[in-house]
Amino acid sequence: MASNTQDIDCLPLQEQIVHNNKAARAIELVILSLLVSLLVYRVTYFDDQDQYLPWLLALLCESWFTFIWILSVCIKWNQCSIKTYPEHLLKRISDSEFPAVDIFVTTADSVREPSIITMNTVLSLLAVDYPSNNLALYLSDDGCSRVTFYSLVETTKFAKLWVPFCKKYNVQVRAPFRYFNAKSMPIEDDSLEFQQEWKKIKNEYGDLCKRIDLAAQRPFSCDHDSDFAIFNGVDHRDHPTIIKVIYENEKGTLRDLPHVIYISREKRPKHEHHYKAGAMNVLTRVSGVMTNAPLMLNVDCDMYANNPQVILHALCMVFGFKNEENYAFFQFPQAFYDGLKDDPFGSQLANLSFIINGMSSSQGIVYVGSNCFHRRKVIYGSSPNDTIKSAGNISNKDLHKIFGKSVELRESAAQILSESNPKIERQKSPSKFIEAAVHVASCRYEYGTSWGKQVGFLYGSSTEDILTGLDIHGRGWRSAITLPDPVAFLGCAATTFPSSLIQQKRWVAGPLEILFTDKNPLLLTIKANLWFRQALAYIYFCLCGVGSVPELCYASLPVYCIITGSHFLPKINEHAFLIFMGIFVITNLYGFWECRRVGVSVRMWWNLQRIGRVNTMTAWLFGFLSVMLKLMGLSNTVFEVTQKENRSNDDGNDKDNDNVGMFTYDKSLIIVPGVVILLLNMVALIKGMLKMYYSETWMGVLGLELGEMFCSVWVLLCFWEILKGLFGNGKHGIPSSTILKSGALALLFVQVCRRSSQLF
Ligand SMILES: O=c1ccn([C@@H]2O[C@H](COP(=O)(O)OP(=O)(O)O[C@H]3O[C@H](CO)[C@@H](O)[C@H](O)[C@H]3O)[C@@H](O)[C@H]2O)c(=O)[nH]1
Ligand SMILES: [Mn+2]
Repeated sequence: MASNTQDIDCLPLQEQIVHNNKAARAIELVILSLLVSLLVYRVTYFDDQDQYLPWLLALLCESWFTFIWILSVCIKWNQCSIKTYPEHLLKRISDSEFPAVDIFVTTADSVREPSIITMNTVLSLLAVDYPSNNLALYLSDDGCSRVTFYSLVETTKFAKLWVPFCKKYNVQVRAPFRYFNAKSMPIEDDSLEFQQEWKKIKNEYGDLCKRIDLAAQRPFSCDHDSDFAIFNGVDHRDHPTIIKVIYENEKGTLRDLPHVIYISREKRPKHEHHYKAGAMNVLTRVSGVMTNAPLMLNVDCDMYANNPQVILHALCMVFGFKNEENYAFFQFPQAFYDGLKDDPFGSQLANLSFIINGMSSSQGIVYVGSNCFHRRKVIYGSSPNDTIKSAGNISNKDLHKIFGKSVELRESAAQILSESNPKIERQKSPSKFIEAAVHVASCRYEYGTSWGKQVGFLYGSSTEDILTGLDIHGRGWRSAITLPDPVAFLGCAATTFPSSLIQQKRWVAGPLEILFTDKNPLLLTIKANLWFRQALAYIYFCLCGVGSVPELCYASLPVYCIITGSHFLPKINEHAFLIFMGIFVITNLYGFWECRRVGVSVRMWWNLQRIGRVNTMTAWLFGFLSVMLKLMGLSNTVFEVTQKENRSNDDGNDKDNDNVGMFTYDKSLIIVPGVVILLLNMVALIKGMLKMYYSETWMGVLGLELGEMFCSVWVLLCFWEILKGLFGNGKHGIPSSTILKSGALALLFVQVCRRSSQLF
């Protein structure tokens, strides 16, 4: 018997798998040596040039590319991943030992984020395989929308049928819109009883959808019903806090539903609300006074739990590491359902897995804002070896300064900070704490406290997630990511080109802003406990936006050269040309091989390749510029919420469906630099071809800008979809005003080229 329990204790909760990376390293080093030889060549032949300007610019750009390449080689050098074993966890701990988890869902706009999507996320989370008396679900609604509130009330009613059904038949997909969307009948069971229940639930779900749809279409008046009356005439930018406990698991029973709580924090036009970070901090505080779970899971409104055992997988990481107390947060990857075929906009992030596995072998993955479990005490500012705080002798005065006035919050925070073991007596009835919750959700609460600065989710970047994770790593914590099968969470990727551009812009602007704060990764390595290799990874992300400038410059060099008859590449009969061809061919083949290793199709690789160039020269450039403007004090970066589309609801007859994934355009100027580059390279190619046509000898042709022309062809291939947009109709065409503006800029560039070639 004794040996038996010992066996059980030995069952691993997680396993770290080290991947063999020798071949990839070798190729990366080959590419690196080619890049270095290129730089040497540039410097050596500098004086031989007729025109210095293109040569100098090329040298600068290539130095940048080499630097970025070195960063990526360092990050990817070691590769490892983590496998988790929830079946072992279930053998090792009993129901009473499961820690409590507070689940946060954020939504901000019931139009851009249709309620039914959010509600499916809620349903999937309410139905996870976990003792429900240990769970509380908080929905933060930054849109202060009665539709969202109404939907949550109705959804909770439906959940009373849905959750028991899922658990009884061990349903695999617990977001009903996906479950009932499956073409065939479900496989869970073939008994008559199941069939009947399935039909009944499906009908109930259909009704729920209809009610939510109706509510969204016709803003209903709600004078008589007191619960809804609060929403009458509210302006979502100017309203008091609304907190409602929609369902309370009073008896604390395992089989019941978790607590369900609706929060719309106070907003006033004069008070900054800090977008998602602000919402997360209110969620942290409200849940702190109401349930105070030691673990918090946060999920975007469109990321439903696709694996019912997701919390168990997370706990395998929470308890599974040798030095478990050094791990701060546990991330699951962002994966997407119904992603567009071959990912034309590159929004599914398929090609990041080598970076992720590289970071896993260092301090750990970055926090990506959703699908992540945090230890509450880490969010409360503690460090791995915090002896003062864990000894429980943090003074009340300090607590006041850090956490603010609320007595309830200070008490609960002290409890979290003093307890190293995440098993804390939790509150059975959140509704008793409404008053305290409303207090901590008010917009003035954070004044004079450390919220957003030292504790909570940090302010100062539109990617609050990267900043917060960086700060946590800076304190010396580690983090972990695992990829269970089936995937833990699935969300919607941006499905239109304009919305993907907006998202890309935020994703590069946010990290770039961080470089200019006291959370700069290099500072954190020197002054705090960020590991050096980890800092390199953060810098790699922070610099993405900056990279748009050399890339844009490099893409306009061939144009400059062809127009002015100069060179930035060796002629094709010179030996040095081989260095360029080598770099071009090997990096492309290597990128292709990387994609194949993670199962990306050939078509998708090609799409990623192209959209990478387009995004860099459009959205990333705008991200870069917006940060520059912010630094100069001329503007402020804002969080623009991405449009979520409810595509699974489409019946397939929709004519627009055939066009899904085709490029569409709006009047936004974000695409202009891309169009300019495209027009310029077209002009350059025509000019180059004319020159070729008129040259008399073969030697004459060889002396032309053939390498440069090759580059222009490549740019054209990368911008092929935009090229189609120049001639497209309706929303598939680039608006003529945008084309005119781009044309004017292109003309200006040509003129400048002509002038400057006489000067340099
Ligand atoms: O003022 C705001 C703005 C946004 N959100 C919520 O934040 C989430 C993410 O917004 P979304 O528009 O979907 O942005 P994405 O670019 O898809 O989000 C990714 O990038 C963000 C940082 O840029 C992270 O915060 C997200 O977790 C991550 O999924 C959504 O649930 C929103 O409802 C708020 O609660 N309040
Ligand atoms: Mn999103």
